[in-house]
Amino acid sequence: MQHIFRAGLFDGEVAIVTGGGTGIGFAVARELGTLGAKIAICGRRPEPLAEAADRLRADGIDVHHAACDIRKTEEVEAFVDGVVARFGRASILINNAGGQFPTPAEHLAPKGFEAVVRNNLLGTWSMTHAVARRAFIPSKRGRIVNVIANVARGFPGMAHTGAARAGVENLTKTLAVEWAVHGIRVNAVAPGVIKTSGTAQYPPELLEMSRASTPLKRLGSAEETSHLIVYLASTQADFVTGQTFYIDGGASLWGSPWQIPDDEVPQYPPYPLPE
Ligand SMILES: CCCCCCCCCCC/C=C/C(=O)SCCNC(=O)CCNC(=O)[C@H](O)C(C)(C)COP(=O)(O)OP(=O)(O)OC[C@H]1O[C@@H](n2cnc3c(N)ncnc32)[C@H](O)[C@@H]1OP(=O)(O)O
Ligand SMILES: NC(=O)C1=CN([C@@H]2O[C@H](COP(=O)(O)OP(=O)(O)OC[C@H]3O[C@@H](n4cnc5c(N)ncnc54)[C@H](OP(=O)(O)O)[C@@H]3O)[C@@H](O)[C@H]2O)C=CC1
Repeated sequence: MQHIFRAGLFDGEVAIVTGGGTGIGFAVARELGTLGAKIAICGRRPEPLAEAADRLRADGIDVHHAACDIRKTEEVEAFVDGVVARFGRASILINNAGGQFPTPAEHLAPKGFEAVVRNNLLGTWSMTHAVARRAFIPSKRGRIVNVIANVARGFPGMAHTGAARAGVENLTKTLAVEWAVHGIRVNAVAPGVIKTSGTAQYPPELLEMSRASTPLKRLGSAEETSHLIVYLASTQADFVTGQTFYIDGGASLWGSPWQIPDDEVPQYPPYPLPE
Protein backbone atom coordinates (compact mmCIF):
# COMPACT_ATOMS: atom_id res chain seq x y z
CA MET A 1 0.00 0.00 0.00
CA GLN A 2 1.37 3.43 -0.96
CA HIS A 3 1.15 6.35 1.45
CA ILE A 4 1.17 10.10 1.12
CA PHE A 5 1.91 10.32 4.87
CA ARG A 6 5.15 9.47 6.68
CA ALA A 7 5.48 6.03 8.26
CA GLY A 8 4.63 6.00 11.96
CA LEU A 9 2.61 9.24 11.82
CA PHE A 10 -0.06 7.63 14.02
CA ASP A 11 2.19 5.66 16.37
CA GLY A 12 0.65 5.67 19.87
CA GLU A 13 -2.81 6.69 18.61
CA VAL A 14 -6.00 4.69 19.05
CA ALA A 15 -8.60 5.33 16.37
CA ILE A 16 -12.27 4.38 16.44
CA VAL A 17 -13.77 4.10 12.97
CA THR A 18 -17.54 3.53 12.94
CA GLY A 19 -18.73 1.59 9.92
CA GLY A 20 -15.09 0.50 9.54
CA GLY A 21 -16.00 -2.89 8.10
CA THR A 22 -16.75 -1.64 4.58
CA GLY A 23 -16.24 1.13 2.03
CA ILE A 24 -14.80 4.46 3.13
CA GLY A 25 -14.59 3.35 6.77
CA PHE A 26 -12.50 0.31 5.89
CA ALA A 27 -10.14 2.42 3.75
CA VAL A 28 -9.68 4.84 6.67
CA ALA A 29 -9.13 2.03 9.20
CA ARG A 30 -6.54 0.48 6.92
CA GLU A 31 -4.70 3.72 6.24
CA LEU A 32 -4.62 4.83 9.90
CA GLY A 33 -3.59 1.31 10.95
CA THR A 34 -0.71 0.98 8.49
CA LEU A 35 0.50 4.40 9.69
CA GLY A 36 0.76 3.05 13.24
CA ALA A 37 -2.62 3.56 14.95
CA LYS A 38 -4.38 0.83 16.88
CA ILE A 39 -7.82 0.47 15.34
CA ALA A 40 -11.34 -0.21 16.64
CA ILE A 41 -14.15 -0.78 14.15
CA CYS A 42 -17.88 -1.32 14.62
CA GLY A 43 -20.97 -1.93 12.50
CA ARG A 44 -24.33 -3.64 12.86
CA ARG A 45 -23.47 -6.84 10.97
CA PRO A 46 -20.86 -9.10 12.62
CA GLU A 47 -19.82 -10.94 9.42
CA PRO A 48 -18.38 -8.11 7.30
CA LEU A 49 -16.82 -6.71 10.43
CA ALA A 50 -14.98 -9.96 11.29
CA GLU A 51 -13.85 -10.28 7.68
CA ALA A 52 -12.54 -6.70 7.70
CA ALA A 53 -10.73 -7.29 11.01
CA ASP A 54 -9.00 -10.34 9.49
CA ARG A 55 -7.89 -8.29 6.48
CA LEU A 56 -6.54 -5.54 8.73
CA ARG A 57 -4.67 -8.07 10.90
CA ALA A 58 -3.15 -9.54 7.74
CA ASP A 59 -1.68 -6.05 7.17
CA GLY A 60 -0.12 -6.19 10.65
CA ILE A 61 -2.69 -3.88 12.27
CA ASP A 62 -3.75 -4.28 15.93
CA VAL A 63 -7.54 -4.24 15.64
CA HIS A 64 -10.53 -4.49 17.97
CA HIS A 65 -13.93 -5.18 16.42
CA ALA A 66 -17.40 -5.49 17.88
CA ALA A 67 -20.94 -5.34 16.55
CA CYS A 68 -22.59 -2.11 17.64
CA ASP A 69 -25.59 -0.21 16.33
CA ILE A 70 -24.78 3.47 16.81
CA ARG A 71 -28.51 4.16 17.34
CA LYS A 72 -28.48 2.12 20.56
CA THR A 73 -26.88 4.10 23.37
CA GLU A 74 -26.18 1.05 25.53
CA GLU A 75 -24.39 -0.70 22.64
CA VAL A 76 -22.37 2.44 21.93
CA GLU A 77 -21.30 2.77 25.56
CA ALA A 78 -20.37 -0.93 25.77
CA PHE A 79 -18.36 -0.62 22.54
CA VAL A 80 -16.39 2.40 23.75
CA ASP A 81 -15.79 0.75 27.14
CA GLY A 82 -14.47 -2.28 25.24
CA VAL A 83 -12.05 -0.13 23.23
CA VAL A 84 -10.72 1.61 26.34
CA ALA A 85 -10.41 -1.73 28.17
CA ARG A 86 -8.46 -3.21 25.25
CA PHE A 87 -6.18 -0.29 24.32
CA GLY A 88 -6.23 1.88 27.44
CA ARG A 89 -7.37 5.00 25.61
CA ALA A 90 -8.81 6.46 22.40
CA SER A 91 -7.53 9.58 20.64
CA ILE A 92 -9.29 9.63 17.26
CA LEU A 93 -12.95 9.17 16.32
CA ILE A 94 -14.07 8.84 12.71
CA ASN A 95 -17.88 9.05 12.66
CA ASN A 96 -18.34 7.31 9.33
CA ALA A 97 -21.25 4.91 9.96
CA GLY A 98 -24.43 6.02 8.27
CA GLY A 99 -26.67 5.72 5.29
CA GLN A 100 -30.16 6.17 3.95
CA PHE A 101 -32.32 5.21 0.99
CA PRO A 102 -33.10 7.49 -1.94
CA THR A 103 -36.77 8.47 -2.27
CA PRO A 104 -38.86 11.44 -3.36
CA ALA A 105 -39.84 13.40 -0.22
CA GLU A 106 -43.56 12.95 -0.79
CA HIS A 107 -43.12 9.15 -0.52
CA LEU A 108 -41.03 9.39 2.63
CA ALA A 109 -43.00 8.03 5.61
CA PRO A 110 -42.44 9.64 9.05
CA LYS A 111 -40.96 6.33 10.24
CA GLY A 112 -38.43 6.36 7.38
CA PHE A 113 -37.45 9.97 8.02
CA GLU A 114 -36.99 9.16 11.69
CA ALA A 115 -34.94 6.02 10.95
CA VAL A 116 -32.48 8.01 8.86
CA VAL A 117 -32.22 10.90 11.33
CA ARG A 118 -31.65 8.42 14.16
CA ASN A 119 -28.93 6.73 12.15
CA ASN A 120 -27.02 9.73 10.92
CA LEU A 121 -27.61 12.48 13.48
CA LEU A 122 -28.53 10.82 16.78
CA GLY A 123 -26.17 7.87 16.25
CA THR A 124 -23.27 10.20 15.48
CA TRP A 125 -24.04 12.27 18.59
CA SER A 126 -24.35 9.19 20.78
CA MET A 127 -20.91 7.90 19.73
CA THR A 128 -19.32 11.35 19.98
CA HIS A 129 -20.68 11.92 23.48
CA ALA A 130 -19.57 8.49 24.73
CA VAL A 131 -16.04 8.79 23.32
CA ALA A 132 -15.58 12.37 24.52
CA ARG A 133 -16.69 11.62 28.08
CA ARG A 134 -14.85 8.30 28.42
CA ALA A 135 -11.60 9.10 26.60
CA PHE A 136 -11.05 12.54 25.06
CA ILE A 137 -12.08 14.90 27.86
CA PRO A 138 -10.23 12.98 30.63
CA SER A 139 -7.03 12.94 28.52
CA LYS A 140 -7.53 16.53 27.25
CA ARG A 141 -6.93 15.35 23.69
CA GLY A 142 -8.98 14.09 20.77
CA ARG A 143 -9.68 14.47 17.07
CA ILE A 144 -13.05 13.86 15.48
CA VAL A 145 -13.85 13.64 11.78
CA ASN A 146 -17.54 13.41 10.86
CA VAL A 147 -18.35 11.95 7.46
CA ILE A 148 -21.43 13.79 6.18
CA ALA A 149 -22.72 14.56 2.66
CA ASN A 150 -23.32 17.59 0.48
CA VAL A 151 -25.19 20.06 2.68
CA ALA A 152 -24.15 23.16 0.76
CA ARG A 153 -27.36 23.05 -1.24
CA GLY A 154 -30.59 21.07 -1.49
CA PHE A 155 -30.37 17.28 -1.78
CA PRO A 156 -33.44 16.17 -3.78
CA GLY A 157 -34.43 12.55 -3.15
CA MET A 158 -32.50 12.69 0.14
CA ALA A 159 -34.54 15.01 2.40
CA HIS A 160 -34.01 12.79 5.47
CA THR A 161 -30.27 12.47 5.17
CA GLY A 162 -29.77 16.09 4.05
CA ALA A 163 -31.50 17.28 7.21
CA ALA A 164 -29.55 14.86 9.41
CA ARG A 165 -26.16 15.66 7.87
CA ALA A 166 -26.79 19.41 8.09
CA GLY A 167 -27.36 18.79 11.80
CA VAL A 168 -24.02 17.02 12.04
CA GLU A 169 -22.33 19.88 10.21
CA ASN A 170 -23.56 22.34 12.81
CA LEU A 171 -22.63 19.96 15.61
CA THR A 172 -19.12 19.94 14.11
CA LYS A 173 -18.87 23.73 14.41
CA THR A 174 -20.42 23.90 17.87
CA LEU A 175 -18.27 21.16 19.38
CA ALA A 176 -15.14 22.60 17.74
CA VAL A 177 -15.75 25.76 19.73
CA GLU A 178 -17.10 24.23 22.94
CA TRP A 179 -14.54 21.44 23.22
CA ALA A 180 -11.44 23.37 22.09
CA VAL A 181 -10.78 23.87 25.80
CA HIS A 182 -10.52 20.06 26.15
CA GLY A 183 -7.94 19.82 23.34
CA ILE A 184 -10.50 18.31 20.96
CA ARG A 185 -10.61 19.21 17.26
CA VAL A 186 -13.73 18.46 15.21
CA ASN A 187 -14.03 18.59 11.42
CA ALA A 188 -16.33 17.18 8.75
CA VAL A 189 -15.75 15.62 5.34
CA ALA A 190 -18.52 15.77 2.77
CA PRO A 191 -18.00 13.22 0.00
CA GLY A 192 -19.66 13.54 -3.37
CA VAL A 193 -20.53 10.22 -4.97
CA ILE A 194 -17.88 7.65 -4.09
CA LYS A 195 -17.66 4.11 -5.46
CA THR A 196 -18.17 1.79 -2.47
CA SER A 197 -20.16 -1.25 -1.35
CA GLY A 198 -22.72 1.35 -0.21
CA THR A 199 -23.27 3.05 -3.55
CA ALA A 200 -23.17 -0.36 -5.27
CA GLN A 201 -26.70 -0.78 -3.81
CA TYR A 202 -27.94 2.35 -5.60
CA PRO A 203 -29.63 2.13 -9.02
CA PRO A 204 -26.85 2.43 -11.64
CA GLU A 205 -28.79 5.13 -13.49
CA LEU A 206 -28.70 7.37 -10.38
CA LEU A 207 -24.94 6.91 -10.13
CA GLU A 208 -24.50 7.66 -13.83
CA MET A 209 -26.62 10.79 -13.46
CA SER A 210 -24.37 11.88 -10.59
CA ARG A 211 -21.18 11.12 -12.54
CA ALA A 212 -22.39 13.07 -15.55
CA SER A 213 -23.20 16.13 -13.42
CA THR A 214 -19.80 16.05 -11.67
CA PRO A 215 -17.37 18.54 -13.27
CA LEU A 216 -14.49 16.01 -13.08
CA LYS A 217 -16.77 13.44 -14.80
CA ARG A 218 -16.06 10.50 -12.54
CA LEU A 219 -16.99 9.04 -9.16
CA GLY A 220 -14.53 9.21 -6.27
CA SER A 221 -12.73 6.30 -4.63
CA ALA A 222 -12.77 5.24 -0.98
CA GLU A 223 -8.97 5.57 -0.84
CA GLU A 224 -8.83 9.20 -1.99
CA THR A 225 -11.61 10.06 0.46
CA SER A 226 -9.59 8.34 3.17
CA HIS A 227 -6.50 10.51 2.53
CA LEU A 228 -8.47 13.67 3.40
CA ILE A 229 -9.99 12.11 6.52
CA VAL A 230 -6.60 10.82 7.66
CA TYR A 231 -5.01 14.25 7.16
CA LEU A 232 -7.69 15.86 9.36
CA ALA A 233 -7.18 13.18 12.02
CA SER A 234 -3.42 13.78 12.06
CA THR A 235 -1.28 16.21 14.05
CA GLN A 236 -0.49 17.88 10.70
CA ALA A 237 -3.97 19.45 10.92
CA ASP A 238 -3.63 20.68 14.50
CA PHE A 239 -4.75 24.24 13.62
CA VAL A 240 -7.81 23.08 11.64
CA THR A 241 -11.12 22.79 13.46
CA GLY A 242 -14.83 23.33 12.88
CA GLN A 243 -14.54 23.06 9.10
CA THR A 244 -16.30 21.03 6.41
CA PHE A 245 -14.23 19.83 3.46
CA TYR A 246 -15.84 18.68 0.22
CA ILE A 247 -14.31 15.86 -1.82
CA ASP A 248 -16.67 15.64 -4.75
CA GLY A 249 -14.99 16.43 -8.07
CA GLY A 250 -16.63 19.87 -7.96
CA ALA A 251 -20.16 18.45 -7.82
CA SER A 252 -21.33 20.81 -5.06
CA LEU A 253 -20.36 23.82 -7.17
CA TRP A 254 -22.20 23.15 -10.37
CA GLY A 255 -24.78 21.09 -12.18
CA SER A 256 -27.61 18.98 -10.85
CA PRO A 257 -28.41 15.29 -11.04
CA TRP A 258 -32.03 16.24 -10.33
CA GLN A 259 -33.86 16.51 -13.62
CA ILE A 260 -37.56 17.23 -13.66
CA PRO A 261 -39.37 17.54 -16.99
CA ASP A 262 -40.48 21.17 -17.49
CA ASP A 263 -44.15 20.18 -17.81
CA GLU A 264 -44.09 18.59 -14.33
CA VAL A 265 -42.88 21.75 -12.60
CA PRO A 266 -45.83 23.79 -11.26
CA GLN A 267 -45.85 27.36 -12.48
CA TYR A 268 -45.92 30.06 -9.78
CA PRO A 269 -47.94 32.14 -9.43
CA PRO A 270 -50.53 29.68 -10.77
CA TYR A 271 -52.74 32.41 -12.18
CA PRO A 272 -52.22 35.07 -14.80
CA LEU A 273 -50.68 38.25 -13.39
CA PRO A 274 -52.44 41.51 -14.26
CA GLU A 275 -50.79 43.29 -17.19
C1 LIG B 1 -34.58 9.77 -6.13
C2 LIG B 1 -33.22 9.92 -5.56
C3 LIG B 1 -32.21 10.75 -6.29
C4 LIG B 1 -30.97 10.93 -5.46
C5 LIG B 1 -29.71 10.88 -6.24
C6 LIG B 1 -28.58 10.43 -5.37
C7 LIG B 1 -27.47 9.82 -6.13
C8 LIG B 1 -26.58 8.98 -5.28
C9 LIG B 1 -26.02 9.71 -4.10
C10 LIG B 1 -25.44 8.77 -3.09
C11 LIG B 1 -24.90 9.49 -1.91
C12 LIG B 1 -24.83 8.68 -0.68
C13 LIG B 1 -24.36 7.44 -0.67
C14 LIG B 1 -24.27 6.68 0.59
O1 LIG B 1 -24.59 7.09 1.67
S1 LIG B 1 -23.62 5.12 0.42
C15 LIG B 1 -24.02 4.29 1.94
C16 LIG B 1 -25.25 3.52 1.67
N1 LIG B 1 -25.46 2.55 2.71
C17 LIG B 1 -26.58 2.59 3.34
O2 LIG B 1 -27.40 3.47 3.15
C18 LIG B 1 -26.82 1.50 4.32
C19 LIG B 1 -27.44 2.03 5.55
N2 LIG B 1 -28.87 2.28 5.42
C20 LIG B 1 -29.77 1.72 6.22
O3 LIG B 1 -29.40 0.94 7.05
C21 LIG B 1 -31.22 2.06 6.08
O4 LIG B 1 -31.41 2.80 4.91
C22 LIG B 1 -31.80 2.85 7.28
C23 LIG B 1 -30.95 4.08 7.57
C24 LIG B 1 -33.21 3.28 7.01
C25 LIG B 1 -31.82 2.02 8.53
O5 LIG B 1 -32.71 1.01 8.43
P1 LIG B 1 -33.53 0.41 9.69
O6 LIG B 1 -33.13 -1.00 9.78
O7 LIG B 1 -33.52 1.16 10.91
O8 LIG B 1 -34.89 0.74 9.24
P2 LIG B 1 -36.00 -0.18 8.73
O9 LIG B 1 -35.50 -1.09 7.68
O10 LIG B 1 -36.65 -0.76 9.93
O11 LIG B 1 -36.95 0.90 8.10
C26 LIG B 1 -37.60 1.89 8.87
C27 LIG B 1 -38.49 2.66 7.94
O12 LIG B 1 -37.68 3.35 6.97
C28 LIG B 1 -38.35 3.33 5.69
N3 LIG B 1 -37.47 2.63 4.72
C29 LIG B 1 -36.41 1.87 5.01
N4 LIG B 1 -35.81 1.44 3.89
C30 LIG B 1 -36.53 1.96 2.86
C31 LIG B 1 -36.40 1.91 1.45
N5 LIG B 1 -35.40 1.23 0.85
N6 LIG B 1 -37.31 2.58 0.69
C32 LIG B 1 -38.32 3.28 1.27
N7 LIG B 1 -38.49 3.36 2.63
C33 LIG B 1 -37.60 2.72 3.40
C34 LIG B 1 -39.67 2.63 5.91
O13 LIG B 1 -40.62 3.60 6.28
C35 LIG B 1 -39.38 1.75 7.10
O14 LIG B 1 -40.49 1.41 7.85
P3 LIG B 1 -41.35 0.09 7.44
O15 LIG B 1 -40.38 -1.04 7.29
O16 LIG B 1 -42.31 -0.09 8.55
O17 LIG B 1 -42.01 0.43 6.13
N1 LIG C 1 -20.33 6.55 -0.99
C1 LIG C 1 -20.86 7.75 -1.18
O1 LIG C 1 -21.07 8.20 -2.31
C2 LIG C 1 -21.20 8.61 -0.01
C3 LIG C 1 -21.16 8.14 1.28
N2 LIG C 1 -21.49 8.96 2.31
C4 LIG C 1 -21.44 8.46 3.67
O2 LIG C 1 -20.16 7.95 3.95
C5 LIG C 1 -20.26 6.91 4.94
C6 LIG C 1 -19.62 5.64 4.44
O3 LIG C 1 -20.37 5.17 3.32
P1 LIG C 1 -19.85 4.09 2.29
O4 LIG C 1 -18.53 3.57 2.69
O5 LIG C 1 -20.01 4.66 0.96
O6 LIG C 1 -20.98 2.98 2.42
P2 LIG C 1 -21.08 1.60 3.21
O7 LIG C 1 -22.51 1.22 3.13
O8 LIG C 1 -20.04 0.67 2.70
O9 LIG C 1 -20.69 2.01 4.69
C7 LIG C 1 -21.57 2.32 5.69
C8 LIG C 1 -21.07 1.63 6.93
O10 LIG C 1 -21.79 2.12 8.05
C9 LIG C 1 -22.22 1.02 8.84
N3 LIG C 1 -23.47 1.44 9.49
C10 LIG C 1 -24.58 1.95 8.93
N4 LIG C 1 -25.52 2.18 9.86
C11 LIG C 1 -24.96 1.83 11.05
C12 LIG C 1 -25.43 1.82 12.38
N5 LIG C 1 -26.64 2.23 12.71
N6 LIG C 1 -24.59 1.40 13.36
C13 LIG C 1 -23.33 0.97 13.06
N7 LIG C 1 -22.85 0.94 11.81
C14 LIG C 1 -23.65 1.36 10.82
C15 LIG C 1 -22.41 -0.13 7.85
O11 LIG C 1 -22.28 -1.39 8.46
P3 LIG C 1 -23.57 -2.27 8.85
O12 LIG C 1 -24.49 -2.20 7.68
O13 LIG C 1 -23.03 -3.61 9.14
O14 LIG C 1 -24.12 -1.61 10.05
C16 LIG C 1 -21.26 0.12 6.88
O15 LIG C 1 -20.10 -0.53 7.32
C17 LIG C 1 -21.76 6.76 5.22
O16 LIG C 1 -22.13 7.55 6.31
C18 LIG C 1 -22.37 7.29 3.94
O17 LIG C 1 -23.70 7.64 4.08
C19 LIG C 1 -21.84 10.27 2.12
C20 LIG C 1 -21.88 10.79 0.87
C21 LIG C 1 -21.60 10.00 -0.30
